[in-house]
Amino acid sequence: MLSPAAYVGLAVAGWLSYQWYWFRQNLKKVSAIPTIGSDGFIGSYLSAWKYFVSGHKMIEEGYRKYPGGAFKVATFETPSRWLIIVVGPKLSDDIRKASDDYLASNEPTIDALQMDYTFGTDRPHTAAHHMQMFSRPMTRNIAARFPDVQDEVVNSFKELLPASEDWTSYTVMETILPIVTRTSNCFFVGLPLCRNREYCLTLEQFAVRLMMSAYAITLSPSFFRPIVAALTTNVHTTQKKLRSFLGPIIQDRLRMYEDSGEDNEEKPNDMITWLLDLASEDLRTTEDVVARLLISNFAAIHTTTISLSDVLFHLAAYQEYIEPLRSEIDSVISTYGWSKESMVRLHKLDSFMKEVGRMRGVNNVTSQRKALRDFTFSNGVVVPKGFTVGIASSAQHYDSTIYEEPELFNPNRFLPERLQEKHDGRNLATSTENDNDPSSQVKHQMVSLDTNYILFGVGRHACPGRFFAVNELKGMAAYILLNYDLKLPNDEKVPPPGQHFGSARSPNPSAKILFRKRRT
Ligand code: HEM
Repeated sequence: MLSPAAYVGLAVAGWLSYQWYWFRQNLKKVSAIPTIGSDGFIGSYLSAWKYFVSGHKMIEEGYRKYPGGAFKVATFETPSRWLIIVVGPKLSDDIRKASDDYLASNEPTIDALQMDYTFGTDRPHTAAHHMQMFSRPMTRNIAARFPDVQDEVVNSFKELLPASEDWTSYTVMETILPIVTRTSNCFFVGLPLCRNREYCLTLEQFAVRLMMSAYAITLSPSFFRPIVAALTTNVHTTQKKLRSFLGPIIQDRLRMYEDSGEDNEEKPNDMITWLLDLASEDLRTTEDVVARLLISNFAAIHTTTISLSDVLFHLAAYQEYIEPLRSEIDSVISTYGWSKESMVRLHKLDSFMKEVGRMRGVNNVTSQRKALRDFTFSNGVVVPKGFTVGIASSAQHYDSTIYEEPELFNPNRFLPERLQEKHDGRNLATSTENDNDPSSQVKHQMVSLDTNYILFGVGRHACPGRFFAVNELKGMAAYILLNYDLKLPNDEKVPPPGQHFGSARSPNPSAKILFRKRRT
């Protein structure tokens, strides 16, 4: 008869043997791809921790060592425990062109965010009608709704970042987050709900809690995950709260459909209508609309907050660019007013923001895809079924064969007239032929996709919210430039460094900027 301790010992030994066997089998499938860090059984576990705290450095190392190739890192973010990272625009283009049958875009998000736990298994499928909603009615209605959103930008800043005569210090991320939530929700659900602090707080806290919960679940052994999830996630309370705010509005909207038909011109022009219009009859429910609004907010508010915060840190550090930006904004707004058309014409501001996105951004590895069957890149690298692959976006944005003096912050880098010049053997100038046609001006602006510039990803799964995000960001940055002076504490001339968690990046959440009412 064995003692209880012996049973425990046997169970642990069995579990470790299984882990070792599984590890060896997995590693064999990707052994042709070089590793940054260790590929030993214990060593890779330590490397995965290293990737978690300083993944960007490992990515830079891989990018330098394997130009035009691929490398792998051990990570907790994927079920295979490996992330394959491709280097350079050619292989990024292979990802852009790959069909969903080979490389799935939603699976890495489901894995990294532990969505089965954090959103629940009955969440709306990522490839469902809300994806069409982003690229069709939402994007088409940016111009029509821009004035409302800009009004809310003004109201939010006045209330949450009041311009005082004296320099006042603000913690940037925590100040910007509620402003972004409110203005984004002005577009998504309109007034008065977008001004309801409890509604906005529910959305903000969900995203923060979800990220923490996803990390906690990812770092736990699989048999503990349901317990960790139960202790850390808040999706059910969040949805319940959101249903209490949104339920009456959605029910009113459904009554409107019943009474006056679907083509009723009086329907409010917001995300609730756009979702209901695209939904099949059985999905026209409060639960479904709430779940899709939650996913939309999750995708929108933190990415936009990070991006605006980075822009502000750069404006505060590089004061010499403020006046030229102000004079561009004055001249465009005095001719075209506060409109989407004006935002397209703010070339200097666009180039400034695009340069910030190049040097900072929200991801170190972008456009992650999971192979649903073996996928072969144009250079012969094979990603076996079940493994995740992504683009070394942050390292690529510092590649001197693509960007001249990549370490230099050059906010004029993406100005249309500069893009006339030959760059990397390609003439990128195609956008300025017709200065009166805003659509031709967009071609090389921040929203445009390019395998050299991967802030918003590549291909058909590139960010469908980027058109709204960039217009909103420009509206907010323009408002700040016209109404505030800003500077870094101690008149620092370098933006504060950001922080990295594996494949993700954000500014330092405690970094500050001093603001005062504009004096010049
Ligand atoms: C500056 C702000 C934003 C940044 C930097 C950003 C960045 C990204 C990136 C890198 C991706 C992955 C693309 C790929 O896999 O190739 C993505 C996907 C996505 N984004 Fe954004 N995003 C932003 C704002 C928004 C907003 C405002 C919305 C919605 C209103 C949104 C909705 C989405 C959705 C739904 C996807 C998934 C697309 C798919 O899988 O087909 N994003 N975003």
